[in-house]
Amino acid sequence: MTSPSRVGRPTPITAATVRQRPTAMPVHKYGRYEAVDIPDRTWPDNRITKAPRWLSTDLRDGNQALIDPMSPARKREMFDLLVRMGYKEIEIGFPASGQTDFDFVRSIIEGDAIPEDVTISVLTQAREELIERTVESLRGAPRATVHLYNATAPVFRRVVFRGSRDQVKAIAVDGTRLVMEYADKILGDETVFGYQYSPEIFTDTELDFALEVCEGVMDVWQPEEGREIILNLPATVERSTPSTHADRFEWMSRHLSRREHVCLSVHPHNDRGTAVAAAELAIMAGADRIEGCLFGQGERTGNVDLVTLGMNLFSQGVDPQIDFSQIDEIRRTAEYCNQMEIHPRHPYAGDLVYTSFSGSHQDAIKKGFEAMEATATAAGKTVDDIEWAVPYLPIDPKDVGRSYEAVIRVNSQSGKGGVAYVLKNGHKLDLPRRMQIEFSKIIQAKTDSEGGEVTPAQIWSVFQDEYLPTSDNPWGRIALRSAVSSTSSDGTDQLTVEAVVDGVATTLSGTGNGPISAFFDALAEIGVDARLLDYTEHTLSEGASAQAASYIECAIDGRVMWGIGIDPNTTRASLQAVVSAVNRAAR
Ligand SMILES: CC(=O)SCCNC(=O)CCNC(=O)[C@H](O)C(C)(C)COP(=O)(O)OP(=O)(O)OC[C@H]1O[C@@H](n2cnc3c(N)ncnc32)[C@H](O)[C@@H]1OP(=O)(O)O
Ligand SMILES: CC(C)C(=O)C(=O)O
Repeated sequence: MTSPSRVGRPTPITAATVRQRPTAMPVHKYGRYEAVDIPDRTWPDNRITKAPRWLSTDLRDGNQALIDPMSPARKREMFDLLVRMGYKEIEIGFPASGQTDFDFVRSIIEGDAIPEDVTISVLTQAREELIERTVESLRGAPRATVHLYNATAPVFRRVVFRGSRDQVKAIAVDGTRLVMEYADKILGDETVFGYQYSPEIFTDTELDFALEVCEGVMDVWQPEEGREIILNLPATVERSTPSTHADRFEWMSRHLSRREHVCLSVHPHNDRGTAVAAAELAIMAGADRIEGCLFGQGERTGNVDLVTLGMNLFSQGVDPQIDFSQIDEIRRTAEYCNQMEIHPRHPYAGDLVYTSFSGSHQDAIKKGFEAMEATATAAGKTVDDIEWAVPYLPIDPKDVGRSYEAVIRVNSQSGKGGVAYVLKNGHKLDLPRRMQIEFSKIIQAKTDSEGGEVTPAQIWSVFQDEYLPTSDNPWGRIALRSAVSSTSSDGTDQLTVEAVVDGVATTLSGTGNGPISAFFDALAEIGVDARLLDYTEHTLSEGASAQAASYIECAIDGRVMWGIGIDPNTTRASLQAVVSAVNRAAR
């Protein structure tokens, strides 16, 4: 006999039921990333209240990671885009890498393409011949920064430079001196000159050594009032959680001397997929500036994505000081320059990121839009003047140049809210709730049988076919021609209708306490047993020639049916709605 306590009571799932199992993957090959001893860290309490300085390195770190590096035309297109968007610091290449990059720098300078408030920057290794060539490329530039780097992490000291700490520090210090010497010799007073140093692989460099190298570089450059130095601490390879990365920034920011003359810059790569968080937390930890690329282009998994970072600020009410209002144009240009497509789910820019297919999301979005309208109307404002609060949409797609059309797309996962949204958005039809349910079942049957997406045009075509016979598709028992109604002194309505019934011109008349009930009375003449259950109407447009939409729910021969009528005259619209329902019942 079954124990009574188990009847109707399935065994509950517990932690033991879902225990994960060890794998055979070689986890022993990997060590833990070292934590930072900074128990009095302050960054978690900080908030980002203004935009950082931005540097786009699309033309350098982005470009160096492309299968097919940008041609001069593609480089120029990218440069112009970055300028239009509002970037004020743009790393335009590695001029000592070859003639293409060198010539591009020259073309930008000689072509007078650098706006007055934009500073270009160029990268070089700390090797004299490369430094000379790099500075040479900048001759005649109004404002330019030379960016020098050398790796400082233990593996690089041992494997790449095969030198001690002091020797690796000397590469940076001597390189800085050489940059200054060549800048004096080649550029003179003609160029407002800036300097940036990066201890490459900062993420794997001991903090005390990173500090020591940066201090050595500063001793040469001598930052002071009006003479800043940019110290850029790259996550050349992202290795830790964003929180540990932030700890390292707070540590460096606290320990650097001459901090007020240092622009502390963060340059995250996305190896662990957390570059955006790493950049944001580094700003909270004291960084002043972020280097990255549009849409996260760059080495391996990419540099940090400047678009996501900027839009994250925007969506929190902080002006990113970069114009993202035409995100699709930005995207198309980046795709052309990089010859790489942006993923449909890419934050803020992908094709699908403002789209919901699933029913509960669509229902909430539709209600959200309606609530926004209601709130704005109640406050005597427009929806653009009140705080954005639409479920599942972190920002208003309109703010980045998208329309509302793609916000809801219908497939087999969709519900009534989505279908109703499409009709409201495309045709201004605000279907009553029970009619939404009725029509959504018709669409659901189509998606279940055919699969795939049903486009707004297909939804409209199904809707017309179901509820609104057209001259192209004139189905149905009854076609209304004209109707005349009058009201007698006791309030009774008399209605006379000219119609084509089963292909024969027919006059029907009836009485009732309104034109609709008079029409039901008239329909009894041709054997239709109909009763009104619900009725709503609304206008479709403003002005004298406004159309009205009437929705009628009827019980017809024992079945519940909705009908719709659209006409400038509301009485005619409601009679059409009755015809729509009656025809559907007989179809
Ligand atoms: C993390 C980053 O993104 S850093 C930027 C990386 N970007 C690029 O490298 C793109 C452009 N680079 C290039 O086109 C080429 O590397 C060039 C033309 C600049 C130099 O090419 P090459 O002269 O062939 O040298 P290569 O790039 O192989 O560099 C290796 C040598 O430079 C040394 N080196 C590497 N980086 C640095 C540096 N930052 N400072 C000083 N020396 C360096 C290496 O130790 C090695 O020296 P060795 O030959 O004595 O062992
Ligand atoms: C040159 C530096 C800043 C770099 O690109 C990196 O470390 O990723």
